[in-house]
Amino acid sequence: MESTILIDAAGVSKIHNRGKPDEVAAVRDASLRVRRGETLVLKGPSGSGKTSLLSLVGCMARPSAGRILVEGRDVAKLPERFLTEVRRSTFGFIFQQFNLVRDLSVQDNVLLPLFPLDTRLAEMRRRAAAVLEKLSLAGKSQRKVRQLSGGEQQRVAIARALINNPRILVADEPTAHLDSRLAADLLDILSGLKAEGKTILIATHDPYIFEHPLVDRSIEMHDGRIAGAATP
Ligand SMILES: Nc1ncnc2c1ncn2[C@@H]1O[C@H](COP(=O)(O)OP(=O)(O)OP(=O)(O)O)[C@@H](O)[C@H]1O
Repeated sequence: MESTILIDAAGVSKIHNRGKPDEVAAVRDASLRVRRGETLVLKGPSGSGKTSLLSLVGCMARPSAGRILVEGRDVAKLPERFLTEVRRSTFGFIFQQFNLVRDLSVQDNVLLPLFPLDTRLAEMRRRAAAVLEKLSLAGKSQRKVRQLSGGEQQRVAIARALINNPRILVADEPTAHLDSRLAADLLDILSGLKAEGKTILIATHDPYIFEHPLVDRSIEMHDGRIAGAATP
């Protein structure tokens, strides 16, 4: 049977600048399990380690200590090439500033995470067309991102996160730069993706997200540590 635990992190720490005067323990002895299909929120004050923990479980960074299983595979010590492969095939990332390339077209922005995958251009364009259709951007694929409204840019950022058909979506402060209408739109889109079976991890300060019915579980971080139990 397929395991219901997608991510199983145990005793994870991330120390920056170890042994130097500016040493920082961004994450301390954190243990966390994420179930397939759930939406989990990491909350806590600025600097409490939310982004750092998301980066570790999202295979964007490596822990200084501890074990991180992603779909049963220990990623903490994987060589860079394999870590990149797990990241690309498993995760989609939505960043607070969208991180789009403003002078590239919508289609090219959405395709960026596929490079340098060994995928044919025609297949890549077919996939881009499908995600743009899904996010009501089909008519905008050749527009430059800088010509789009904030809401459209947000949807391009989500389309880009979906291009690899990831099983897990990671969103870091996704409503930080959105007005309340766009924040509501974003959560509607995330709710639709959850209904399709995506697992969603969100780091946020935004009480609007904490209280949204999309969220199954919240975990609080303080000073790099997870407060309370973080296992389902
Ligand atoms: N690359 C780095 N080098 C040194 N220190 C870092 C690095 N990345 C993060 N830190 C430090 O680790 C701590 C946790 O930062 P992190 O960004 O994970 O917190 P956060 O809870 O996401 O904060 P925010 O809500 O402000 O985004 C902070 O003290 C931060 O300054």
